[in-house]
Amino acid sequence: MKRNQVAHIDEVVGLMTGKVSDRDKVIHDSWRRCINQHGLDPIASRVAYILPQERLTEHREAMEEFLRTARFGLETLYRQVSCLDYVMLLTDAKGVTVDFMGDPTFSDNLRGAGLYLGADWHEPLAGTCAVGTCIATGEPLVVHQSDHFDASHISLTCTSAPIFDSYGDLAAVLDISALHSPEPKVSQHLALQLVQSFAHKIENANLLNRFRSDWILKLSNAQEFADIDPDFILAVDNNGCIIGLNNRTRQLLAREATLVGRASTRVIGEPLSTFFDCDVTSLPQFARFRPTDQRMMRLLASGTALFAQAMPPPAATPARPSPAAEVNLPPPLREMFCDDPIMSGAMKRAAKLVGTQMSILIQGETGTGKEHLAKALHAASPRAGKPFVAVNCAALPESLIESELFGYEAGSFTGAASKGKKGLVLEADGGTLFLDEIGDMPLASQTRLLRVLAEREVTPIGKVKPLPVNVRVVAATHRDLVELVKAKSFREDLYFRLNGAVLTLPPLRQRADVRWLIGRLLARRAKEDGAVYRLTEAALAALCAHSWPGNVRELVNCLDYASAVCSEHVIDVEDLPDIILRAQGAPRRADAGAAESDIGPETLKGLREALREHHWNVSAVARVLGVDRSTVHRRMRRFGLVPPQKRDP
Ligand SMILES: Nc1ncnc2c1ncn2[C@@H]1O[C@H](COP(=O)(O)OP(=O)(O)OP(=O)(O)O)[C@@H](O)[C@H]1O
Repeated sequence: MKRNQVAHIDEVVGLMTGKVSDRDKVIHDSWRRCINQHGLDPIASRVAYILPQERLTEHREAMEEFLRTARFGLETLYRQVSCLDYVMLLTDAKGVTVDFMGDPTFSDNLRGAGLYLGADWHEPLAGTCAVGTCIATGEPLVVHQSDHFDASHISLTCTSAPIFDSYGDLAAVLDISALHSPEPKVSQHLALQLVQSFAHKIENANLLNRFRSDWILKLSNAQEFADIDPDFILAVDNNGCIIGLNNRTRQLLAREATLVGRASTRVIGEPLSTFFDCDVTSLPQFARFRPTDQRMMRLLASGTALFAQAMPPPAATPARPSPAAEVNLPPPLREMFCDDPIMSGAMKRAAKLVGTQMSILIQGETGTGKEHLAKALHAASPRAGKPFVAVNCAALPESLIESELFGYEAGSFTGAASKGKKGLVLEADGGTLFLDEIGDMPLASQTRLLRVLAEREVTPIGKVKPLPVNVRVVAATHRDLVELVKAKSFREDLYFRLNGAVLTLPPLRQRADVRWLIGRLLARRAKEDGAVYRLTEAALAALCAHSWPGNVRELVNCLDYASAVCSEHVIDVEDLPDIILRAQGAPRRADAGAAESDIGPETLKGLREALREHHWNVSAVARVLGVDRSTVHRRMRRFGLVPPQKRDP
């Protein structure tokens, strides 16, 4: 080990014993995190970790659209810095280098130093470094030479800035790095400005690309720059609600919200008029053909004046062919989405996996359609004619999960059924086993599951000889498995086995095909009810502006409710559930809910199911629901449920 590396380790260790050296606070904070939270040892230096090709491909595919949009900015930045021997890296939000430009003559040196495609720079693995610490703090920074935690990186200088997506979540990190640099850290000051400026440009390009069919509002502090280099950009829907924004705007509006003491700093989904002295109807006044001095709007809380340029959505253009139609996806996957780039990327990857034996992990917030996708994968696979067995690991009591999954021999434990049980793994033989909420599976069952996956055999409780089994496991979770692995409640080896093929479903608020999905779900509802429903423009706009925290499931419930309470099969704003109306500040129909305040989607669902099951026999339904016949009649009228024989032909 070189002398400067030994001195560096002394300094890091010294900090932990209270010796504070002359470094930026962000660096000291990160060093402490490395030791206290990530459990890194300053003495043990690690070589840079480069992901294997297949894993890298997955990380790249997940950002396909973003990479395409960013490419021009990345090339321009690299052209500007390559003569100074910098390389350019773009990592995803997990710190994996998904794009890289550097001088190929030095490939070996760069690769050895981790300045390479596929290098994983997240802080828990690589220690203090520009990318990892930028991800940890969300702030741009320079990590210069011995600022690095790991003694093997102290010859590098690295400068990173975060790039946020249009909803304020971290999307990527832009970095320029060099193997050699002058000693003073201040030598990297301009590098920091440059990287921040390009990160901002890429963020804006991504926002404009994503919301090319909506109102775009550009704002600048300076009149002269309003049309050239706006500081703030927002996407606004036809209802005047904010549906996308760049990071500077998010910070600005969060400050405004704080000024007026609003409990939430949430911006997405809020009407423009919450923050500005204008709304969607006044946006045409800010069109570019008007002189800039007449295009001023004010922030309501601070009174700050900003110069605006509003670009309307493009006039109706002929419908673009759906990307789903362009690519050759199996029908069950093609039907998952319409014209959404994130879903398109995920379904293309899914299509590559359907014919393989690989286990698949589906991630996504609750209600995003993980089980729906698992069924689609099964239907698209050669296993389609065989069983699809779904198990909710969170719903099964821990004491039962092993016996339910793996089965048992007769009399193998107290309470076991006399005939024994086959177990769900064997039930799924030849087909697909869907393990929902896999993060909740107890550790002992994880070990058995791992054997099933590795050895393709299962040993029911009480049996000695394992039985061969051929199942494809599709697991789903809305939890962060990496965190569970760290907390030792999820086996790392099982995680790696599942993590080979990950499909991530986006939250509904990030999908560009919400309108399409509304139409599709309403058509499904109509088919079941034997009716034709129509949505008014206002109701459609209210649905499109909602942020859908419960994702597709919430949308399904909302449409079930609306289709039941609407009159004449026309769904208007007032037929939407309260929660959506409250979010929009819309009035509620005076009589709705007056008769029975407890009526909600669950009541409706129960009523609808009971009617179907009892062939619309009101007396039987009243009996099973424990209410009198007049209540059933009143609720049927209220929900517009008409027996099939009384419906219009
Ligand atoms: N692409 C789609 N087309 C039609 N319906 C969908 C689609 N995606 C999801 N759904 C519907 O949305 C509801 C929720 O989907 P699903 O149960 O698959 O979500 P999930 O992510 O597995 O939820 P959880 O995390 O709570 O288990 C279901 O009624 C499902 O039929």
